Amino acid sequence: MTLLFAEDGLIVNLSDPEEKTMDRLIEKAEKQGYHGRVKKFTDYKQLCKALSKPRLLVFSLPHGGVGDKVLEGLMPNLEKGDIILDCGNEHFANTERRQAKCRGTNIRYIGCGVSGGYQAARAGPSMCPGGDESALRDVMPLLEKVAAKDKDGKPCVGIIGKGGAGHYVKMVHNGIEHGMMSAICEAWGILVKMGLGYEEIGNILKKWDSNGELKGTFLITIGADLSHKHDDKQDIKGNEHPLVISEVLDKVVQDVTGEEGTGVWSNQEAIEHHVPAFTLNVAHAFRLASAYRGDRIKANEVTDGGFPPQQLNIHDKDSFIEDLRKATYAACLASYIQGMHLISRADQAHKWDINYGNIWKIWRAGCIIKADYISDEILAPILLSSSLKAENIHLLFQKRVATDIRNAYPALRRIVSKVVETDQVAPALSATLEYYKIVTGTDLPTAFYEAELDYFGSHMFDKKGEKGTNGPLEGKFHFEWKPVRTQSQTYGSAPSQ
Ligand SMILES: NC(=O)C1=CN([C@@H]2O[C@H](COP(=O)(O)OP(=O)(O)OC[C@H]3O[C@@H](n4cnc5c(N)ncnc54)[C@H](OP(=O)(O)O)[C@@H]3O)[C@@H](O)[C@H]2O)C=CC1
Ligand SMILES: O=C(CO)[C@H](O)[C@H](O)COP(=O)(O)O
Repeated sequence: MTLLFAEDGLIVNLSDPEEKTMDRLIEKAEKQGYHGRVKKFTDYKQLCKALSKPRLLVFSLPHGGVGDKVLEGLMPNLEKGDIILDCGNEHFANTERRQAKCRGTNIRYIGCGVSGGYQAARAGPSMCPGGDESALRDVMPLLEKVAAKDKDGKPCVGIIGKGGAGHYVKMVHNGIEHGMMSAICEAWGILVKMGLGYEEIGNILKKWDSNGELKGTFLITIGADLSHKHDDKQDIKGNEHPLVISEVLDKVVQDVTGEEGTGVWSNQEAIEHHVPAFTLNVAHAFRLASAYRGDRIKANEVTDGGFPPQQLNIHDKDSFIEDLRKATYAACLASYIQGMHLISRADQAHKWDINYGNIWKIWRAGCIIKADYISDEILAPILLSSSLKAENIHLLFQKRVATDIRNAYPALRRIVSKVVETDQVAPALSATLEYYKIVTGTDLPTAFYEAELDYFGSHMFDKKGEKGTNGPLEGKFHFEWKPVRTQSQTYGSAPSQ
């Protein structure tokens, strides 16, 4: 981002604990022609003195304590009107705590999620700012300049809402990202078990990316690209120029190492706000299980080899692959439905006054969940509608979304049955099938669950056919399923003293 700001004509005063990191960056800036635009500072006082007023300080830090420490170090050197633009993946509650702390000295703290990875950070990321309205208005011209641009040349940035809304929406972006990544890697695993080569799979992904419901999906675009990349070194077996993907080990660890937090937080938030986020929850559990590779190896030994996916012998490969494409889309769509559901619930609870049209803008390009078809066909008509209200945003209730679910559902079911039959690994695809069944179902086995709850806990239930039983309200009936018995009636005799 330093180089991006320098490219756009800004003078960047840099501060990093590693002087070598700053030196390397300055060298890069010089090589790229931004002569004298990047300067290093090892001392906050000098750094703040050198900045023009009102000062703009951009954070790109690990979440949690580091941000607190940096803020504490900076605050004595800041003045009324200065702005902090926190571009890390910070927890929204930390953002709001810091906003409250800064308010006392009239320093303005913006929580601004940034997406697109390190390549987008250099070329222009998608940016998701929230917080103080005056500060946001002050920084918007700069953000519009540096942000990614969509296919119409519009910047992928917009004011999201009050308080921690920007960081919250970015957190949910990552939750959706995890649901989509899970579905896509599961589809990849199934294609591998069909006996297709990595590069053949890359070609299939390229087709998915060019047409239909997965058209212009960033994670499919990069999936197609990475499938063809060769290493210039030998692999462990001595093969020359192996495909890099053939060497990658099967573990995703950043939730466990604590390096990133968004996956954990978005699922905690879904539970906190009572949002059934099947695809996101299961995608997260899949990542967690994958992280502990050592445990998996041990359990594999204990279970005499575990339950490895069988080779798939598919007669009509083309129609199976088409089913797989639709199933993958169904899970990507479910991830969006669940993520948007969560945002609207949190928006109502926190009164953030979220601008949903701006979420559409921010997710249109430059970010990891960019998906052209979903953006153009699903989100635009809903999120850009002038009559939109937070309490009405549930994509699942939209006819346009329902049509796509109906179209994809049979393919999803066929894929999941094959998955079950042959032990393929497809947690997000399977959970998505359950999600669609359950959230559209009106005769669930939870009737029996409810009866058991009332049997042992007198938790009450409602009766079929009664009026006003649709909401999450406690039931009005209790049935005495079994009379309460004394200890001696239960165990024969009272215990001796
Ligand atoms: N990587 C990505 O694709 C994306 C990352 N993000 C978010 O952006 C933020 C930065 O990510 P990323 O660049 O990948 O992370 P890194 O860990 O690579 O960078 C973090 C930076 O913070 C510095 N730092 C660490 N501790 C301190 C401290 N006590 N005081 C001052 N600076 C400190 C590090 O310095 P040094 O290492 O030199 O000691 C480093 O320059 C994170 O919040 C991340 O979640 C958001 C979107 C995409
Ligand atoms: O925020 C991001 C993308 O949007 C970052 O790339 C982040 O590092 C991804 O990590 P995680 O999978 O843990 O969210």
